[in-house]
Amino acid sequence: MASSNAAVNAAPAHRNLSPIEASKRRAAYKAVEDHFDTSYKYIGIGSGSTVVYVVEAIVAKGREVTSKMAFIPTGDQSKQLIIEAGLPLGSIDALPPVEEIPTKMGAEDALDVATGQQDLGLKGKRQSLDVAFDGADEIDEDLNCIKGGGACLFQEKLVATSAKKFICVADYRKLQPRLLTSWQTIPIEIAPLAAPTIKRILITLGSPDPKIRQGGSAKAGPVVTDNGMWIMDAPFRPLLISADIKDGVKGDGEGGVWEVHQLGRRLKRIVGVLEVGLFYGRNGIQVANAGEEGGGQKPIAAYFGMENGEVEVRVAKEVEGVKSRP
Ligand SMILES: O=C[C@H](O)[C@H](O)[C@H](O)COP(=O)(O)O
Repeated sequence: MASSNAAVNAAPAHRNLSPIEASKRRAAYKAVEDHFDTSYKYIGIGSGSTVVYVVEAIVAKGREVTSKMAFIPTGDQSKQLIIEAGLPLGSIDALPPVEEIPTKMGAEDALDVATGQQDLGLKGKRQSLDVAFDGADEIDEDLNCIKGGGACLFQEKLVATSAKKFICVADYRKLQPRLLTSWQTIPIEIAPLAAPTIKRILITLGSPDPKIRQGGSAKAGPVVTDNGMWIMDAPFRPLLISADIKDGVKGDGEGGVWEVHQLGRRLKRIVGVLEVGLFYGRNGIQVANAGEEGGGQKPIAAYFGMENGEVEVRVAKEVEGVKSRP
């Protein structure tokens, strides 16, 4: 179980926001207060409507602080957000290697027999963001997340898995005991050519009616992601967490009942799936090999703006008591 506590409102007063928007903003300011350090160099900025307030809170720290940093976007929306806020823009594929990590590769260019991966010259160094802030569509009590409601998920997972600390910010509607309680579908970013095959496979896995997301009045035809892909929204029954796996409950899809990790891994194996909008992997203060796991990493902490004006902070049980600031 994640722990929780209420925090005081860290955000300065703001004009005319709806209660939901005001709750997102309070959570964003509190998350930035707790997890943005002036010594940081690389900051990941996620996508969606909540992250707008994260950027606002960061800008409020002042140009003398932010001008020495680089802000790494998770897609076109967050790129625009960073530029319009006057923050220095970085790119996830242009970070200098900064940190030594243990490598399994014995020799340069060696093929690792166990993983089948080849050392492409990183030589044990890893690019690393100090922190990444992002929103979420739903977060369960283990801090597993559904993301991709705004059609950003591949780049979000890439940025999250490159961060020492991944922090989620949301309003109270996103806090649920299990994923797919209130939010109805898992967004999956797919290659358009594979759409019919993927849809058939999803149905066999227990998703009754997966649909290609349409642009609606904003765009005729499917939504095209920042990576030129489509989004398949797949409904499933509410997802079990690890603690539910006992007494004959396997969560392996039998009867359409899935546990988060098992479903995430199964979906990622489908040819044509670029990324799955389930963030479930391990979490912690730097997950050295987070990118090697399909689930990426779940947040070390999630901040929820509550209806009563407070901010509820849920901390991953794996990092409870661990000092999360440098
Ligand atoms: O694709 C979008 C992202 O995963 C968003 O972070 C997520 O949908 C939450 O967005 P919002 O903050 O607008 O609820």
